[in-house]
Amino acid sequence: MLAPNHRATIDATLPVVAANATAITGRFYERMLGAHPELRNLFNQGNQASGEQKQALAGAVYAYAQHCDTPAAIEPLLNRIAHKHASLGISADMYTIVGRHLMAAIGEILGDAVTAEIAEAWDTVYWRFAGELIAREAVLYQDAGITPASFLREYEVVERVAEGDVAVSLRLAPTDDAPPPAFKPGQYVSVQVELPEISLRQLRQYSLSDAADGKTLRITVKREVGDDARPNGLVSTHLARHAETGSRWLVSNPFGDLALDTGATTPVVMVSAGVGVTPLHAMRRHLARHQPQRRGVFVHVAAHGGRHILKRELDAATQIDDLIVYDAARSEDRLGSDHHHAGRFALAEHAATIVRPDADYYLCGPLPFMTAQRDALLGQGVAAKRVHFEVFGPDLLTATL
Ligand SMILES: NC(=O)C1=CN([C@@H]2O[C@H](COP(=O)(O)OP(=O)(O)OC[C@H]3O[C@@H](n4cnc5c(N)ncnc54)[C@H](OP(=O)(O)O)[C@@H]3O)[C@@H](O)[C@H]2O)C=CC1
Repeated sequence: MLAPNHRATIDATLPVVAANATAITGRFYERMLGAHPELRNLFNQGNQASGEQKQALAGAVYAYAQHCDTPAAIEPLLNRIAHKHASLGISADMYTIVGRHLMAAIGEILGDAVTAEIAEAWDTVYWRFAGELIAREAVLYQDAGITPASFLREYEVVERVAEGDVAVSLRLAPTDDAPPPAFKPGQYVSVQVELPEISLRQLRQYSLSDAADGKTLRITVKREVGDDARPNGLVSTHLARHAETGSRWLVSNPFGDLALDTGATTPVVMVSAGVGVTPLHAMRRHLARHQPQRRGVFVHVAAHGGRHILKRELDAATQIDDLIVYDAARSEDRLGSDHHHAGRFALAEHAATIVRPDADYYLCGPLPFMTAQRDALLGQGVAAKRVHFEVFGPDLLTATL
């Protein structure tokens, strides 16, 4: 619990900090990356350009300040960030750098309004936030048998398969003789690429798109095409161009807290759109291989067959019912075999197929898609604790709390 005087100061200043949050975190990034240019490698340059990174940090610190005395509310946010940090090799000493520049940025933006008492209360909140993450990240590193200094391992692309017009699947084998780490279906790895065009190294998370086979890990990468708000995906474009069979890449241990409960026997309902299919496909493959009697539903929405990622692996030898939806089907897409429904997907129209007693629901896709499906499931009487989803990319406050 925060001390009563700190709680009172935080509650009194939350509105002004919220009103200035993106200015504060914008200044924070300028200061910190100016003083430590090497840290630019750690931040997604696309998210920096679009401003989402600022929003993410502001959202996380604000949410923590508001809810830190209610562990059940804040736990999912802390776990999600800790897993992502472990996949990036974040070390405890980085929190000192972040804390120093964040407090200085608050002082610069809010000026004389920041009394010694206010500075002390926010410093306390920051260090509690940092301490919670440092502790969780230490456990994740220890469980994985790695340290932040050794979080990447070299893998070779042993198979490359095009997924329709938009994505490529890369099967990766460690170049040392040891097997790859175990993982849970739904987890992701970070892949590091060198980008000489911006003189940076970048790490990006990709969900593992196949169940564990003890020899390889597989990722599926969609080429992210930019628009006015954000540039082309630097890393996905780079991988699409250069990740040929035989090429070698540095890859993190698998992390991520959105994972199938492989010990349960209850039905599993997987609902994805676009490249959001990847973690749910790994779940489906796990069920087919290791729990073939477990029942479930696999719903996937794609624009049409050319955009249907991992389509070739929809085998029928499971207790999983498929519902494939193309919302802009082409003339060559066959209704009944390639897809089962044409037109915009609305979960309520398929409730009889999708909603099952005792099921756990896993959602993955664009944020508006997940929000719509979550609302629809709650509208069908499904309990919120049964609906699992994560926001990939900067954690947006509205999506996590
Ligand atoms: N582990 C994880 O958490 C992962 C998350 N992702 C996330 O998944 C997302 C996938 O994006 P992308 O492949 O570009 O998806 P798209 O934007 O291409 O969407 C896929 C399909 O879903 C449809 N759709 C989108 N929103 C809705 C909605 N509200 N209701 C019904 N249909 C909808 C789209 O139709 P229309 O275009 O008409 O809207 C489109 O046909 C990304 O945001 C990515 O970050 C991806 C991989 C892993």
